[in-house]
Amino acid sequence: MKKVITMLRVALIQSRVGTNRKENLENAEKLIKQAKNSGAKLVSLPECFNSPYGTKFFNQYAESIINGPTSQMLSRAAKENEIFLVGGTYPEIDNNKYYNTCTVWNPKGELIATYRKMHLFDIDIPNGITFKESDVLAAGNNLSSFEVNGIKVGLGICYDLRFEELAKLYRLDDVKIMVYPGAFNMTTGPIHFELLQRARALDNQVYVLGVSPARAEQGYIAWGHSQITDPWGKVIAQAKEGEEIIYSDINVQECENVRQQIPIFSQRRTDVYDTIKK
Ligand SMILES: NC(=O)CC(=O)C(=O)O
Repeated sequence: MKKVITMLRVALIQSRVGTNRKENLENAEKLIKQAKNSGAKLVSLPECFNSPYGTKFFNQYAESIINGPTSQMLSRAAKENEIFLVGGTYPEIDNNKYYNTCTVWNPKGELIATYRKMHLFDIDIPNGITFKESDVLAAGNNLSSFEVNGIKVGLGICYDLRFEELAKLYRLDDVKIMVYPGAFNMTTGPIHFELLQRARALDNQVYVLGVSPARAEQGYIAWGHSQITDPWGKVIAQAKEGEEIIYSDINVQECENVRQQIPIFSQRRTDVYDTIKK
């Protein structure tokens, strides 16, 4: 029988991101080491941690996953620090298409999962924010998960957090931890970032890790406030807006406890939902 260790120290790195890729990578590598020295076994970087976030930057900074400079750094950092590393996201080029992609590396430095943002961030809020990732990016069409000590971890990216269907598919696949690298902004961040993470955690009875870049002074201004939420929907760690690492010792047994005590998944009325719709 597979042995599941239920306790896991996680670290979310809210790194500062500028226009210089080399500096972004060096900074991320330094922070990963810091997270490891604080005992973290599962470490995540934020969305677009190696480049500014914006449609005019995606093709300029895009890299292949195979042997690109960002992949090389992530593989080395995972191996040297003997951690599971969720490499935030970076713009990927593959077959002349661009994606917003998350890669995951095991303690041997091997690539064990990739996930391409499924729901592209296309919104238009007058006097707030207009953004259209689909001008440049193609969407991914697959779920992606991996295991840390027998614990299943699922991946989503930023805008994906808004889509309950995606998180539910992971829950139905027995995921216990969802990781969302995500750069929410100064319009939607304050009102939605915490709430959406708590909602996904509560309705799927999973831990939710939301990892933002630190707030920049110009360009796309990320909200920050990276967060760890438990399967009761309670926020157990939250960053402010600057560069910071947040930690938590999570116990995935808590997912089982909530699932047993409030068994909403076995109580779903899937027998009537479809007929009511018709
Ligand atoms: N940047 C995103 O993908 C999502 C976001 O900022 C939002 O949903 O709001």
